[in-house]
Amino acid sequence: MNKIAFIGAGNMNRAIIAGLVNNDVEPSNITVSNPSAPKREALANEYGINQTSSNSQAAEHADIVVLGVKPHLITTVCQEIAEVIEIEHKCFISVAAGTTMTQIQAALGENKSVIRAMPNTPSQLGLGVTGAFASEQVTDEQRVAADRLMKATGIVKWLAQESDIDHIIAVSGSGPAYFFLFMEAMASEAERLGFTSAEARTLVQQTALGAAQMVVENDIAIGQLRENVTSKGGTTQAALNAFTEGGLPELVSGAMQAAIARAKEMAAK
Ligand SMILES: NC(=O)C1=CN([C@@H]2O[C@H](COP(=O)(O)OP(=O)(O)OC[C@H]3O[C@@H](n4cnc5c(N)ncnc54)[C@H](OP(=O)(O)O)[C@@H]3O)[C@@H](O)[C@H]2O)C=CC1
Ligand SMILES: O=C(O)[C@@H]1CCC=N1
Repeated sequence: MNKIAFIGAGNMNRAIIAGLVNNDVEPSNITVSNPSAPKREALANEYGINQTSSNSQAAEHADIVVLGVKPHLITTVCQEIAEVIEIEHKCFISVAAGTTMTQIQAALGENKSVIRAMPNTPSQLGLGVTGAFASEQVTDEQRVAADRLMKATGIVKWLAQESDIDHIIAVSGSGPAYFFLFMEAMASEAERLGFTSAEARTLVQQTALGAAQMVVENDIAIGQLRENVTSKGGTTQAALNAFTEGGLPELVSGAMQAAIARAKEMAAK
């Protein structure tokens, strides 16, 4: 069984750890590091994993090191680990947006095995999407181990080129937030219509869940499912017309392009 170190006890690493433990990965094989205690201790207590304030200590006995700090800290953390311990045979998985393979490998030292992965927070439920791009130094064995790790949190899409990571960010990495924003807007309006906050949430979450499940279970175009709700000249048609006139499709496209542009901008810093 591989030993896995998680550097950073924040939202994304928490989601992956939850996905792994809930999918029967042995907690004693997982260590989380974070210099400050509160989130690290909460995570360790909740999932029964090991914890330390030292990144290099966490990485020392790990086969796979998941780098889950903010993008601007990734290279600092890599340098810190590479200076203190032997990393020759370890596989590093960076989940950071906007930190390139070149930047990560330069920080770790030459010819190190690095995978850039772009997961999303539904990983905590085993419903995640992870895009992954491997450096040429990643061995078949490391790739299989990383694939197994990521698959414990949902589906995995291996990418042929690094630039596709930015595209995965725009679709599934940031994607959950788009749906949350939409659900927030619907719930707010439901409250204005007189439903309590709890009622509004229940109505919206069940509608979103039902719609997503219908997409999963029906092998027909999403547009067809939309049309099946839309009676000619009816209420849905009126609502959809308002979305189209408000430019929703263009807005979604522009928002996803903005995510890609931001990832490139972060990488250029
Ligand atoms: N959130 C998401 O949906 C997704 C995030 N990502 C990527 O995941 C990474 C983390 O994002 P996210 O989890 O949201 O961020 P968070 O801020 O929630 O987590 C970052 C964690 O890193 C800790 N940290 C800070 N400095 C260090 C250090 N020197 N060594 C170890 N840990 C440290 C922070 O601790 P403290 O708060 O105590 O300072 C915090 O717990 C980012 O690079 C992001 O691009 C990728 C896909 C999706
Ligand atoms: O917002 C971000 O930059 C990160 C990457 C994808 C989701 N969260």
